[in-house]
Amino acid sequence: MKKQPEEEFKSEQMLNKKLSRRDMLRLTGASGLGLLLGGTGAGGLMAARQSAAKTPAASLDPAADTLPFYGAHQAGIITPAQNFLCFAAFDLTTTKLDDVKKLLKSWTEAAAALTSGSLIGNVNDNPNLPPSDTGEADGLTPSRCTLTFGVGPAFFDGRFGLAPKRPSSLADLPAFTGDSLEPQWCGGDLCVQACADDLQVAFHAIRNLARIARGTAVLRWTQEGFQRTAGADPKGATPRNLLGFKDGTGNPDATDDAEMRKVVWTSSSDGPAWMNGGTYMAVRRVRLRIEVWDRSTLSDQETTFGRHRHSGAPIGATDEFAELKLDAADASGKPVIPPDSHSALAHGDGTIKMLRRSYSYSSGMDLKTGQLDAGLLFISFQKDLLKQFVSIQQRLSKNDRLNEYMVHTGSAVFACFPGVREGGYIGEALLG
Ligand SMILES: C=CC1=C(C)c2cc3[nH]c(cc4nc(cc5[nH]c(cc1n2)c(C)c5CCC(=O)O)C(CCC(=O)O)=C4C)c(C)c3C=C
Ligand SMILES: [Fe+2]
Repeated sequence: MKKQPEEEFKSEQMLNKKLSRRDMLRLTGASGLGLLLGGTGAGGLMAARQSAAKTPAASLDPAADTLPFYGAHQAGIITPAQNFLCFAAFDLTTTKLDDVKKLLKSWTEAAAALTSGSLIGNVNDNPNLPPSDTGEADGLTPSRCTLTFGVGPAFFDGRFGLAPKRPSSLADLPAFTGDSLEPQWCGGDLCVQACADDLQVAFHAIRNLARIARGTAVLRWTQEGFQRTAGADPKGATPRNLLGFKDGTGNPDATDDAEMRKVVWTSSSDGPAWMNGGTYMAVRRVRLRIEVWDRSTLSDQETTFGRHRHSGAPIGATDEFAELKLDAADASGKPVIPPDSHSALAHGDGTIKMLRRSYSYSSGMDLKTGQLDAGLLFISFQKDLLKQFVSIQQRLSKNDRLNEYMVHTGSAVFACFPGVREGGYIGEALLG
């Protein structure tokens, strides 16, 4: 019997629950895509991408390798982070709402295929036509691929008559102290976050979604990201960012439904009904000054984060998950954890939380300086951008010791739709 969306969501949760809290904390990660696109849209039947006979990876447990696309919430938010990310922001080139609806319907059909390991469309064996799927994921497993869709503030400008439906907290972020934003890494009418345990699978998803969008939307900016793979870290410890520190330790527990309702998922009291079960995403492309960091002492590095590098524990403690005791002082009365350390400032009094799901990126080098363009594609999910992301970033941007070692070069926010029911489409509650 077919599973109902809620049941499917529960089975994703069950899959998640097989993991320990520590595994779940791998959600966070520490985070580059130029795409050449062309071709036609997709639709119709889907062909199986994997054949058991041809694919050695078919011996993997298929249930563990496939995450449900349909459900009460979109996947890729509380889902334990996959190894790779391809993030894409799109601009709409149409002014017709009907075209946008058609696009989201086509994307829904394609996303169901992409996340289940099927070829997109039904024109994949006609020698006289361009194939409907670009083919580079043919024979690959779904690789826990998730696709998460959202709309930016610009979606609600005058073009589609949707201004009255804009959630009040969905607005471009205010300027923060030290921002050095470059327009090529900012904004977007729509976003797609593709995550998978295989970069080719994630790339294939974005490439095909962009191809389907042709004539309706174009890519605005993209960024690939990575974490360590399960092969390199079989124990599944908290991933380290490019500064060498465990990143994700202080995340709320994504397996705790009540906590996720408090921190991540929007409900009827939080804004427009079309967002019930959705969440807001903040994305910041943060370039790390790794050459400067690499010249700083271990002690400076640890006081910058307020944590020990090796264990990830708060300074003065040995357990990674020990409580951050911000009032602890040494014999001379000096705080053990510097109040201007990143962890202390981000934690504050512990009442404002967000779910971070970031990825490291490495995008070649700056030809003028010879320095690496590498850093973090910071991604967080929260039910209220102003109360959560903005209030913490305002604190950080003014005083964070980490500011010496980083520069924010990109910024975007998106309203991530609630989950899609089988037979429905992405954004249906908004577009009807
Ligand atoms: C506005 C939100 C945040 C931005 C931007 C941000 C950038 C950023 N963070 C790291 C590395 C670490 N962050 C850590 C903790 C942490 N960071 C934020 C928020 C932002 N970080 C929060 C809410 C927290 C948790 C605080 C808490 O309650 O404990 C840590 C410590 C380990 C951990 O808890 O994950 C690291 C390391 C980088 C490198 C970075 C920008 C490049
Ligand atoms: Fe942080």
